[in-house]
Amino acid sequence: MAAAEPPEQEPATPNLWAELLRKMLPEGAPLPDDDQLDYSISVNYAGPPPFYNPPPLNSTFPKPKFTTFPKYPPSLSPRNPASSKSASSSDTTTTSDNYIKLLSAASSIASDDGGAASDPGNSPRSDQGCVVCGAEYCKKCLLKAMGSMPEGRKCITCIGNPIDEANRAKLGKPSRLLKRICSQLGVKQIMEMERECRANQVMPRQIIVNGRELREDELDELLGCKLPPKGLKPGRFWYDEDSGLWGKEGEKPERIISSKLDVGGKLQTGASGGNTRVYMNGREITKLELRVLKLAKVQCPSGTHFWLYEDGSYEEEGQNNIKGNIWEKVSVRFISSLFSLPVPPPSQIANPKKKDRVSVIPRLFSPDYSEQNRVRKLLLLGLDGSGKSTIYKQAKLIYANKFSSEEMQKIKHVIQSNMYRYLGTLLEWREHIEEESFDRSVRGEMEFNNQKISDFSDWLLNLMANGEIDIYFPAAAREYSPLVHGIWKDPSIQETYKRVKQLQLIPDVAEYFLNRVIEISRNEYEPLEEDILLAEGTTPSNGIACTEFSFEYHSAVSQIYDENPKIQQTKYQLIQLSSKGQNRTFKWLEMFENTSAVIFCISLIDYDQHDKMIESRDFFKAIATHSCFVGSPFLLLLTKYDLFEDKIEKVPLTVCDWFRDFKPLKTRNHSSKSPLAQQAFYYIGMKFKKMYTSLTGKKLYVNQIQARDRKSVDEAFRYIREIIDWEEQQREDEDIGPS
Ligand SMILES: Nc1nc2c(ncn2[C@@H]2O[C@H](COP(=O)(O)OP(=O)(O)OP(=O)(O)O)[C@@H](O)[C@H]2O)c(=O)[nH]1
Ligand SMILES: [Mg+2]
Repeated sequence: MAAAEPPEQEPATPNLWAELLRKMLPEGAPLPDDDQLDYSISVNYAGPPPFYNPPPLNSTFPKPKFTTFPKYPPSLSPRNPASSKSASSSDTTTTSDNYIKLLSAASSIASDDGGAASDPGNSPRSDQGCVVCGAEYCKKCLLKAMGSMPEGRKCITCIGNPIDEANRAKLGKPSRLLKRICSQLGVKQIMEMERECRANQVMPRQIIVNGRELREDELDELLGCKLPPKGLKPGRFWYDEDSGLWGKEGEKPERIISSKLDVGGKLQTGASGGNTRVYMNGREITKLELRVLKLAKVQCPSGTHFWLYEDGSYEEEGQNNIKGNIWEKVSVRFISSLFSLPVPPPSQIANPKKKDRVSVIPRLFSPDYSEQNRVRKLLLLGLDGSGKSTIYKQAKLIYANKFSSEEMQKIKHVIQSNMYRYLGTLLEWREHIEEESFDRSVRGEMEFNNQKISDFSDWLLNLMANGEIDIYFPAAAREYSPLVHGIWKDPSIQETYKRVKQLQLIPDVAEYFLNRVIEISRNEYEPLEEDILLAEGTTPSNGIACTEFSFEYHSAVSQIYDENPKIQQTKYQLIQLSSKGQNRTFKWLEMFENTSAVIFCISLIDYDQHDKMIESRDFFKAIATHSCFVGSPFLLLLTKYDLFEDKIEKVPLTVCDWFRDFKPLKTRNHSSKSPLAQQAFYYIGMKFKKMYTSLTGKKLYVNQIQARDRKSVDEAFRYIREIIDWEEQQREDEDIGPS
């Protein structure tokens, strides 16, 4: 029955795309075969102006002329100062334009391969088949075979029969073919019937709750209650009727459903596979739950048995005395949501306290109760100094609600204290150089010529030696700021700064802040965005920072796959883990199982510090192979590309032992772009990709970034989003089955 129409002929332009592709790849990179297309390493796009103009947002997206998508998502071209300089002023190509260019380049590749690829509407794909027997139809015979589809996509002869369980994930998700033959309203109705008709629901015996198969009336009760387990699939579950907690057998709680339902057997102690010796309503809770309870300061030493009720109140067994309410605390709700533990809807929480503020969490957070699963978690990791905080702050400045006044107050304090710390470091080094130097002229350079400054310096050094600097500063800053300014401008300190900066004993931002010491010391000082970005030490001391945002969306992938891109409302949680004390990082990791993406930062300029590069590599390896991230896409962000471009011209990459076989190609032309840095970036990226694939069998995505540059960070996040969409789409396609 299934028949494909002959594909539409595409004018053959085989060399054009090859040429285009070559321009996008770094010098010397081999041109991939059609079936090997791999855009998972992001390179700078320096090709011709777009040959494809994306339509305005609200017009319909033209149908792509290919069925086979390239296997991997195209990279966005990260910003590179050289390339943006070389772009003419009329060239307003944005990242997403580039992205669409790449897509459409990919599409021409796909349609060039001997006509194998054809119009998506014409070729039979299993997502256009019957959900019962799998028979596939083309656009001409679909309506004949399926009629008005009262139970969704089923052959007329299959109507009334239960669906093939392998197709459950695609129920209610329209195929592209259906959208082409039916009106929007028609598609909506068919999908509603497919999702909701009786014949397509799971059968009672397929649902096992607390060790017992459900009966028909129990399944009705379960699905008909106020808070049912949405999207219920066949399987084994546990259910705690007192608290409403629900989960897969042997796993942590997954959601909270209505309590007091009379379904399934009795809750077993080992239902969720916990081994904590702490019991909640008779179930031994999991490690993750215990950790959340501890973070929430609920006392539960080993051996505790307690009861938790649906409204969140709890008491110890046999004591008849409510000890508190776990859901009432914003911090518990926040932490639970962060670790993918369920949170009840607000209506269920007994008198939530309005004034409950979170101290460890930077921003008051109210999880989206109805759509908990829509939150994508991005985990940001890397060694100290790899650029994590800067990327985190950028994301917060670009997408989130900036910083609250409370946070600003803290940042202001941090900036002012930092300034005095920098000054202290300089004073110590000045003294040191003066004392250690045999060279009389150097000693002369290092002397203070102003007695007042010299006295003040002695006093400051004394305070520092006694650890008392925080007692006086920044409170005393206003009074002393002219003196500090004088010290900073003193030739001896300027000379010291030059020397210690070279040795990387003081960060380059010291200068940025010290130059403005009078302004920054003021009471009225309000940190500028730039100040926040450059300030060190703004991450909370508990090692974890989290911000939530969503960003306006124009994704090529979702546009092609779904004309109403639902992903637009997706929320993102960016979670930064400090690497200070890697042991602690690993302890945290367990709580972020299967995040939507892992973002690992490595500073490109560390290549001349062999040990540091190796330390980064080993940390990367440990994270990459961590059991928690088996299912998560992994992105390597190579940071500080701007500094790398300068450095690579002075220090060869081969000084790092691991990179000693790097052989840059001589470039043909001396254009303004920096081919050496690009080649080196590409080489390093490939090195990590090979290692990652050999360790995990998965693909590593690589991108370069300049964290201090807003646009570069924005592009990196857009790339991450495309990766997640892409991988999700691939998983969905795999669920649906091979085409
Ligand atoms: N020029 C340049 N500087 C960068 C870039 N990324 C980070 N930096 C600077 O490098 C320093 C370290 O960056 P952070 O963001 O604090 O690094 P981190 O990974 O958070 O490190 P810790 O705070 O020590 O854990 C800061 O001074 C940043 O401003 C970049 O892409 N280009
Ligand atoms: Mg930091």
